Amino acid sequence: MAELGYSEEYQTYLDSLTKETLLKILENAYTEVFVTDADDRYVYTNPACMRHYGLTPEQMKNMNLQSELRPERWKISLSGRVKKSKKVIIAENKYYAMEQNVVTISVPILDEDGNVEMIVSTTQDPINSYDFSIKNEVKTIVSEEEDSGEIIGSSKAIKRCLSILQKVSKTDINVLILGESGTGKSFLSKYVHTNSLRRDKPFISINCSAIPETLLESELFGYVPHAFTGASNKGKEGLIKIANGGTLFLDEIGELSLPMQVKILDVIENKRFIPVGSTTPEHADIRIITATNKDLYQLVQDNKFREDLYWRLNSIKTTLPPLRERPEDIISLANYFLNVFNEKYKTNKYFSKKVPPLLCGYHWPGNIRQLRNLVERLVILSDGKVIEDYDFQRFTSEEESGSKRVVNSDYESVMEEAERKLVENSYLFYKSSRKMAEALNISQSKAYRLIRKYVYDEKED
Ligand SMILES: Nc1ncnc2c1ncn2[C@@H]1O[C@H](COP(=O)(O)OP(=O)(O)OP(=O)(O)O)[C@@H](O)[C@H]1O
Repeated sequence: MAELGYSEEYQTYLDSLTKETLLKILENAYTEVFVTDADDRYVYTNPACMRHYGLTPEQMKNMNLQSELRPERWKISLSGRVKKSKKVIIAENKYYAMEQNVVTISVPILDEDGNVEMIVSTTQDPINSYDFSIKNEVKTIVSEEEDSGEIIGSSKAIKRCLSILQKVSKTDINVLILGESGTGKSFLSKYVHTNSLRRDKPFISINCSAIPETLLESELFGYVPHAFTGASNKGKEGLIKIANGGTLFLDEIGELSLPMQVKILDVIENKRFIPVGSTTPEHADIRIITATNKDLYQLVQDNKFREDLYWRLNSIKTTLPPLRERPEDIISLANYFLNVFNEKYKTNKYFSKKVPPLLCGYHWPGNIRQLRNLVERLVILSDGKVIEDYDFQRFTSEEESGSKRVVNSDYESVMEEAERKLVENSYLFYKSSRKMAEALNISQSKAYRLIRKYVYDEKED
């Protein structure tokens, strides 16, 4: 039990509570309470577990949790993390059979020697299954995509972006984040939010291209009761209202239809919105961050994006460089993801020394997302402890087979280009002709010649 230093009087009161009363409380709690011991064996669950697993507490008690409610069936396996950190972990999670995410809070109970004795996990229902809004109180601390939220990168390019984002985060100015897919636009929009004065309020993210236009309007602005056929008779709160006081991140803003652009402009200029089916405007206190991988100005030229909205969104613009243009960050990101997945899959793999130059030389069309996914696959699928160069080559060529890369068909120039990339990246990584020669299995004099040809000659030009 938590040491709260109760008064004697209150402690006596607690002691007087009967087992029957305590069970009545637990058994009737709407939130799932699920307790396991340090060996992941069943201790207790209340009937709320039926909503989540379709199993009664009795069925759960008779199950082998490790084999039947297996950790890998969860998006994030929490018990190992709690036991290792001995800290409370909050995660947006999903059991494979659930339709939507749930929020689980796992609390370790420590014995007198500081060892984990039990883990008490409470699981809240999918957030949009509630009719009333408790959403502002839920803060996601762990989600699969986020990892620890640590920003990895020391290249000048990423530092420049971070410095801009840091400066604007304390203001309410609109920020537009540009960059290819997977460069970290959503990730950095969260960084702006968590560094802003709005950090204790909700951060709501919506991908404008993923939702049909009619649905997007009711998702963003909400609707009044019976606003349209099939609408709930209670109406629905929109994301703008839910984000009140916080930040709304509109991803793929270039995909917004022209009528929706007018409505978003109204939110920005007049700080108001009108729920679907209503005529009464409501106040919107939100900061808007937008992102796109499209050329927004070109869309303006093509009359597909409103110029007035473009200029409003564009107050501060920053472009995240593609990963291939910041090879300095590739190795630190790869090592970071290697740690993340070693921890997740309880492995202890590492890259052979031939892998880093290959990582740097690859063109990463899917940017950081592709690197993350590739490292995860390498950790799961490579044989043995060491991730070898051929593992990397196999997985990247598997990914590319079928992709439409334009290939220069002139043999000499293709080979020269490949050699140039290999040398540039190896030298950037090893910073010495001796180490580079060793890694590429060539003589040091050959390495030196190649460095002169591709690195120094180019710099001297
Ligand atoms: N600097 C970083 N450090 C660590 N992880 C990062 C960094 N930037 C991005 N990531 C991770 O890379 C992945 C892709 O990032 P994100 O989803 O933000 O890209 P995006 O540019 O928004 O992509 P899209 O345009 O396709 O939506 C995520 O898993 C994110 O956590």
